Amino acid sequence: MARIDAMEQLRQATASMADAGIRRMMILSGESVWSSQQVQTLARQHPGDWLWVGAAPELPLHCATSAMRTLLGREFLHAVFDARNGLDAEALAALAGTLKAGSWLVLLAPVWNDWPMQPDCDSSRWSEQPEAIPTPHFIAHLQHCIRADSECLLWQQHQPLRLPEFPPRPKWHAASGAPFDEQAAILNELAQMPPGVAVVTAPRGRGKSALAGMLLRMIPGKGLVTAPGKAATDVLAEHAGERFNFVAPDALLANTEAFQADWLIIDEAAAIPAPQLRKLIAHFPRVLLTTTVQGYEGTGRGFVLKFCASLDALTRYTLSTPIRWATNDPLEHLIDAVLLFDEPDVTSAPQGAISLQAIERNREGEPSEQLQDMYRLLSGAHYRTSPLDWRRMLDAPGQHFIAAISEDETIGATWLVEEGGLDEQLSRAVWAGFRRPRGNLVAQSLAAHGGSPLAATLKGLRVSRIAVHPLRQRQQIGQQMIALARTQAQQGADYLSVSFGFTNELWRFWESCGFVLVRVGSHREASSGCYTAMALLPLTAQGEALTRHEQQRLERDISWLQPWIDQPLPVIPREETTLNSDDWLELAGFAFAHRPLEACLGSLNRLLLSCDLPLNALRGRVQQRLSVEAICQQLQISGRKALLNVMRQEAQKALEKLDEQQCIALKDSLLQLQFFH
Ligand SMILES: CC(=O)SCCNC(=O)CCNC(=O)[C@H](O)C(C)(C)COP(=O)(O)OP(=O)(O)OC[C@H]1O[C@@H](n2cnc3c(N)ncnc32)[C@H](O)[C@@H]1OP(=O)(O)O
Ligand SMILES: Nc1ncnc2c1ncn2[C@@H]1O[C@H](COP(=O)(O)OP(=O)(O)OP(=O)(O)O)[C@@H](O)[C@H]1O
Repeated sequence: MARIDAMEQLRQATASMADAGIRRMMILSGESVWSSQQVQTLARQHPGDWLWVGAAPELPLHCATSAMRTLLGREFLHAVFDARNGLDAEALAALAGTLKAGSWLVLLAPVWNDWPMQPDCDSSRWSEQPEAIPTPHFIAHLQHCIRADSECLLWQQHQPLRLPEFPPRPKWHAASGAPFDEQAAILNELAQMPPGVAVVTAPRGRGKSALAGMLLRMIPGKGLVTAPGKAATDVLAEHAGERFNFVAPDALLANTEAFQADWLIIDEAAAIPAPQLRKLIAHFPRVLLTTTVQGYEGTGRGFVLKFCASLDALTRYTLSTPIRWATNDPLEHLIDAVLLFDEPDVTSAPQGAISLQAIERNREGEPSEQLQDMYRLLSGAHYRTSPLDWRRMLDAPGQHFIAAISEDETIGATWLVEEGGLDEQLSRAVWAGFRRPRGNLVAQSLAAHGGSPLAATLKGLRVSRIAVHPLRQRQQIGQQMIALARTQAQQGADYLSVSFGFTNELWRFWESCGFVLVRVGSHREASSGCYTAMALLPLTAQGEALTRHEQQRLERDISWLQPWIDQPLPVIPREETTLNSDDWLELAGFAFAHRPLEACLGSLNRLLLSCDLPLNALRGRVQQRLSVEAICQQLQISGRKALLNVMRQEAQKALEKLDEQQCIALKDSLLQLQFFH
């Protein structure tokens, strides 16, 4: 009888959620068989789409967590998120944004008390551990948010379903189709906009896509729409009516000349790589970009920080009133609390003296306020920070933090990660390109792209992220945090390291902290449009030797690297055209193992100068920098992989010709690494 009453109450609560235009989370915590049964009952009793998100779907409409991004821009009534074996926080946030007013987001969780110590499959994406690990800090934080939230529903197995007294809410009036005030004001300005670029950013469900559709309907000339996926443009199409004209980004980029229009609309623009966006923008007189600002990767924060900041004439607009649901929506509120989407106000900052603190994670229980503030600061400043980082900060092993505090407010944050310490054989195998275990970003890269086979055996502390409040920058706060990190690292690490998107300003900062530039990648990274750079600050004699070795290698190679990198680099070249023992080792690594071409450009150039064999593939690619396609066509090679093999064979021939004995000895020692597991 009690159960029937509860189910009836649930039906009534669902009806009043639809009336009030809100969504809520229901947590089903218990054994899998039990929660699966409840899902079937709920789906039967409450009509809706009932999208299942997770592996092993138990409902007809389903989506893998990894594919959740493809549903941005779609809308559903009710959904189930299966977190019984792991919780992908980005997918959970993405799902919450697609749910219509009146929806339940049913979160399936393990038994409540077991949850914190249960291994979480999602951890394999970010913990850099060979096996899934328990994530007690994040789960404690999530459980705390759930317990503290009187608007969500926690139903545990072996306990009756009890609905709290939800406070009454005003009736919600769904949008009528006419633009909201905020939308109307922006449309008004766009109608009169001179040639240029406008960007509309907002959290989920604020009417960005609808606004773009309305613009198309309103403009006198021709408008085109592009977006990462057509499936995500339903809302835009609905509001544009007959004026909707979609072209996929690839088609547009393949032949921009073929498409003429007065306006180009790029929906969910942040999911398109910056160089491609730049190309699209350059071709059309007026462009409207829309993007979501909420901290999952590929969404707008980085876009605003990096891409928009790089455009000269850009008008920015934001939308704040939710339209897909009512204001003060309980589900949005809970997700914001769990994933710290509520960003700090950066328009003011305490100006008093600062103190620095090393922050350690609580042994148990939920994370300190301080750690939460640090994450907010970092995610506001870094285009790549996502809920994955929040989870990593909380539960991955080997993380360290330094906060700069002024008048009880966190105004600076540094996040450091332990790296390296690989055993000798493994480090050599990484150097040769045979192995690439997870994690150890800089430590492994030093081996894989640098000139020291034992580089990954050293221990490093990598500055994973650093940020200072925008109103307190250039006051030596960043430098002081690094100085403290340096002092603290001295006990266990050979060097501090950093990997960053190279800009002159950032390099000046790292240089001022004492770092030495040791590597610059040869491709611009799609998401930031920058070259990846790595720098080291040695702490021990071994660290010093490694740093000098890599610095000298860069100086020796720079005149051959620079032509691949269209950004002047602050490295003084040393002209050396003869092969030395480091070159021989590296060339053998290319010829007989799997070292990538990009990591051997200097030594390959010196090899080509020292050898009079034709070596057409190598000369075409390395000396003349012809494209892979051009060489393949010229030499009738079937593709990228086959070309690499031909180049490796040419390098073998050249080494044999120069010194057969040395070549055989190096080949033997390299091939042994192949069998190391
Ligand atoms: C791994 C990573 O996190 S890489 C990304 C780094 N973080 C970011 O880009 C986030 C946004 N930026 C910031 O938060 C800050 O600007 C930081 C962390 C980069 C630097 O912190 P700050 O406290 O501002 O730097 P600090 O005052 O210690 O600078 C020391 C020196 O570095 C150099 N420097 C720092 N910023 C700049 C800049 N924007 N342009 C030129 N030089 C600079 C200067 O030489 C400066 O000394 P000076 O001011 O006496 O000339
Ligand atoms: N003025 C309006 N009148 C009627 N419906 C509207 C209006 N503006 C937006 N909507 C509807 O509100 C919902 C949310 O709008 P929209 O999809 O444009 O938001 P969004 O900010 O692009 O969301 P997301 O970030 O989730 O893609 C959609 O169903 C859309 O059709």
